Amino acid sequence: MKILVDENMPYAVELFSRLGNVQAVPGRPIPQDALNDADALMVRSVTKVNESLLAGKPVKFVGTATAGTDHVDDAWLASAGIGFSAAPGCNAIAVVEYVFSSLLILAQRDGFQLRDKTVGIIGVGNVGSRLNARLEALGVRTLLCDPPRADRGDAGEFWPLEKLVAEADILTFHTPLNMSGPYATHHLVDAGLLARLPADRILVNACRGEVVDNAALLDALDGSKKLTAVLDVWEPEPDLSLALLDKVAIGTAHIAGYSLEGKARGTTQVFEAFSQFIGQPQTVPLESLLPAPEFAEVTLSGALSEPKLLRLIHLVYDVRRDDRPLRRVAGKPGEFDKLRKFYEERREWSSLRVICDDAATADVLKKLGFNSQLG
Ligand SMILES: NC(=O)C1=CN([C@@H]2O[C@H](COP(=O)(O)OP(=O)(O)OC[C@H]3O[C@@H](n4cnc5c(N)ncnc54)[C@H](O)[C@@H]3O)[C@@H](O)[C@H]2O)C=CC1
Ligand SMILES: O=C(O)C(=O)[C@H](O)COP(=O)(O)O
Repeated sequence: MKILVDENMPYAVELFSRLGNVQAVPGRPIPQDALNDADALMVRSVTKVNESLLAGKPVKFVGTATAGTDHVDDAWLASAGIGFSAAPGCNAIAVVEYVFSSLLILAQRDGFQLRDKTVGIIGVGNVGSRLNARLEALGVRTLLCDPPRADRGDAGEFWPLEKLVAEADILTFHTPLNMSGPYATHHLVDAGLLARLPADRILVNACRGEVVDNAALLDALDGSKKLTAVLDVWEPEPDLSLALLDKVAIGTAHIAGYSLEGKARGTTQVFEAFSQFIGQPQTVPLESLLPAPEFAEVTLSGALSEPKLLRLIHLVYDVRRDDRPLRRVAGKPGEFDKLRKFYEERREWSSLRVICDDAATADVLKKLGFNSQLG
C-alpha cells in the first residue's frame, strides 16, 4: 500500500510507515504523478482535494491534518466512495495562545487591561470555546456568537453578530469558511459591518482569510475611524495584499495553529482514523512523539498582573516572532509557504511548569492551560 503524505506533517513518515510505503510530497502544488499509484492521501489545508485532483486515481482514503475542511470537497469524496477524516480541534489551543499573545501585546502597546474589555467571539467551537474559557479565567467579559449552536439549542448564551459589533471592544473570528447556506461566513466582515463598527475596535481573524473582505478591511484601515487589525489569514493566500499587511498591527503567515503539539495532534488524529479505516486500529499518545521543551520550568512570585502574564506567556510563544519575518519577505514568490514549511518549533503553554508561591496565581494559570503548581 502506498500512502502519500504532505511533507509538512511532523511525524507522518514515521507513523504511516507502520501501515505501508510512505512518500512525502509538497502540498502546493501536489505532484500529480505521485497520485497515480497512491492508495491514501494525507494533506494539509493548502491542497485542494476534489474531483479534478482525484478522479481516476486509486486513492481510497483522504485525511487532512487540519481543523478546517473548506479545501476538501467532502460531498464528492463521499459520492466517489473515498473515506475521509479531518482532525477537529487538533490545533485549537495553539490558535487560542496566538490570540492571547496578540491581545496582550496590543494591551501593552495601547495602555489598556484586557480584563477591562469585552471580547466578542464569533464561532464558538473548538477554538472559540477554549478561548472563552481562558478569557473567563482572567476575568474578561465575553459575548458569544454562534448561530448554528444557538439554533441547535446548545447550552450557553449566544448573541446575534450585531450585538457583538455594537458592544464588543474586540471581535475575534473562529468560524469555518462557509461559502453559502444559512450559516454562510464568506465576507461575514464586509464593508457594511466595518462601517457599523464603532471607533477604537480590535478585529482578529485567525480562521480563514475569506471570512473578512480584505479590500473592505483595507479601506476601513485607511479611513479616519480608529481600527486595529490582527490577521493570520488572508484573502487570497499566499498572495496577500502588501498594502493590507502594512496597515495591520500584527500579520502572520497562517501559522496561528502551528504549535508542535497542534501539528502532531493533526498527524496522530488522521493516522488513527486511517488505521481504523483499514481495519488495523492503533492509537498514538502525543507524549510518545514530542521532544522535551526548550524551557521546562520557571518559578513565579506573587500575584498575577497582566504585564506579568504577558512576560510569562512570551517565554513560550510571542506572536511577534512570526510577524517580523512575514513583513520581511511578503510579496516575494514562494516565501509565504517557506515561512510555513520551515517554521521554528513552537510549544504550547502546557509545556511550561510554573511553580508559584501564590495559590490564586497557580489556580488562574492552571485554568489558562499552564502546568502550574503551588511550590
Ligand atoms: N489560522 C489557523 O492556523 C487555523 C485556522 N482554523 C480555522 O478556524 C476555524 C474554526 O476552528 P475550530 O474552532 O477548530 O472549528 P469548529 O468546527 O470546532 O468550530 C467552528 C464553530 O463556528 C460555528 N459557526 C459556523 N458558522 C457560523 C457563523 N455563520 N457564525 C458564527 N459561528 C459559526 C460552528 O457552529 C462551530 O461552533 C476552522 O474552520 C478553520 O477554518 C483552525 C485552526 C487553525
Ligand atoms: O487546521 C486548520 O484549519 C488550519 O488552518 C491549519 O493550521 C493550517 O495549516 P496548514 O494545513 O495549511 O499547514
